[in-house]
Amino acid sequence: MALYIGLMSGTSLDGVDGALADFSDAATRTLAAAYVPFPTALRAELMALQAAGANELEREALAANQIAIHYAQCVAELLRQGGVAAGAVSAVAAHGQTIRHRPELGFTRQTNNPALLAELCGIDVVADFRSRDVAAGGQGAPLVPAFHQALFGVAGLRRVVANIGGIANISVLHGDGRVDGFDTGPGNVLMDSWIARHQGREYDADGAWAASGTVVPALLAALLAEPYFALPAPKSTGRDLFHMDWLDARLSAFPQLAPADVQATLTRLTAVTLARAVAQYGGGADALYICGGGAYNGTLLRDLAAALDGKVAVASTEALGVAPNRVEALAFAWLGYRFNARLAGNLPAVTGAAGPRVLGALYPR
Ligand SMILES: Nc1ncnc2c1ncn2[C@@H]1O[C@H](COP(=O)(O)OP(=O)(O)OP(=O)(O)O)[C@@H](O)[C@H]1O
Ligand SMILES: CC(=O)N[C@H]1[C@@H]2OC[C@@H](O2)[C@@H](O)[C@@H]1O[C@H](C)C(=O)O
Repeated sequence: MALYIGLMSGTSLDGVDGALADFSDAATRTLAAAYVPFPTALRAELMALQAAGANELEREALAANQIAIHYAQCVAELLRQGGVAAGAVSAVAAHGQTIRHRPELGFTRQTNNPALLAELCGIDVVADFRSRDVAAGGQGAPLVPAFHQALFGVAGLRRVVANIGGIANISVLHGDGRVDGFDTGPGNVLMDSWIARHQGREYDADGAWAASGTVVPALLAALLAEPYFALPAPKSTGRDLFHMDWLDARLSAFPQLAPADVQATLTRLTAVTLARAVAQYGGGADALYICGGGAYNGTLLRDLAAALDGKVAVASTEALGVAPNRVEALAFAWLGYRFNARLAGNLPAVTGAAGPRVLGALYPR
């Protein structure tokens, strides 16, 4: 047995997804999956820590402790579900919470207290997966394309995998060993913030609110004018760029819009930017497989299929045997396994790093 736990809390800031996996015999077997939501106060603090504020050092340290405590709850739940003792698990691979992502300045910060997590769960903890890639001149993101290739890559088939979380990213698996990948732009992050502002809800379930509105072409064009979308890969982004001030600045030219029409347009923005990325890098792909929470947004999936113009079939990773909301946590479990084997976790062709690097830092149990 080669048991690893992966913990991922992404840009949506909602909570932590965990997976317990066995990587024996080069296969990936999922033994358990769990989700632990963050309390409202922690979500609000993590949102506040995305931008400069008073007394940040202390506030970040306290938030990191809270993250470790919720991560430990997720680990306990995974062990319970899997019927596995802590001593049988080789490592917990913990992503932490991205609060700043500035590879162009030479840093990316995933806050967490891995020492506390090791203390609480009694298992080796591997943390800080992105910094080494940034130190090697890379973006530090996205990291999941290497795992998508390991799990979903098939010789002779060109497949595209899109992870639609807060931010969206694609992996183009060319079928000959080559992989392209980058962040396409906002996934759910703007839609979530917009519905929170107007309806006090965390997300637009199934895209129902967006479906009640009408896309505003002039607003869509203004949003698509963002230079990030035209940048060549390697590239990555986050809440550092796509936040509500970004949206409000562009909305100021459209003061009379109905909120549902803005939601429809934001949903379309995610679909169109993804479809353009697929057309540019994944032409001739056999299929586009969706994972991440966006896989549960019916309006977004319909918009995406329409934007692809019938050229690429759209399915969820469920069709490949993996539930869409499990892929990222599994990817980090796999990165923990790679760390223990001292194998590279990054793909330099994706992140732009100078070469393959072992990713992570160990906090022994
Ligand atoms: N039933 C649903 N209908 C519509 N959207 C949904 C649904 N369930 C989840 N989502 C969307 O998915 C988001 C969470 O996705 P996910 O857990 O993949 O994000 P994340 O891991 O935080 O992000 P990232 O990949 O950017 O790190 C929610 O914030 C919401 O916008
Ligand atoms: C800096 C950071 O946390 N980036 C995340 C974020 O969420 C989606 C996208 O932006 C991707 O670049 C990355 O996460 C996934 C797991 C990755 O590294 O592949």
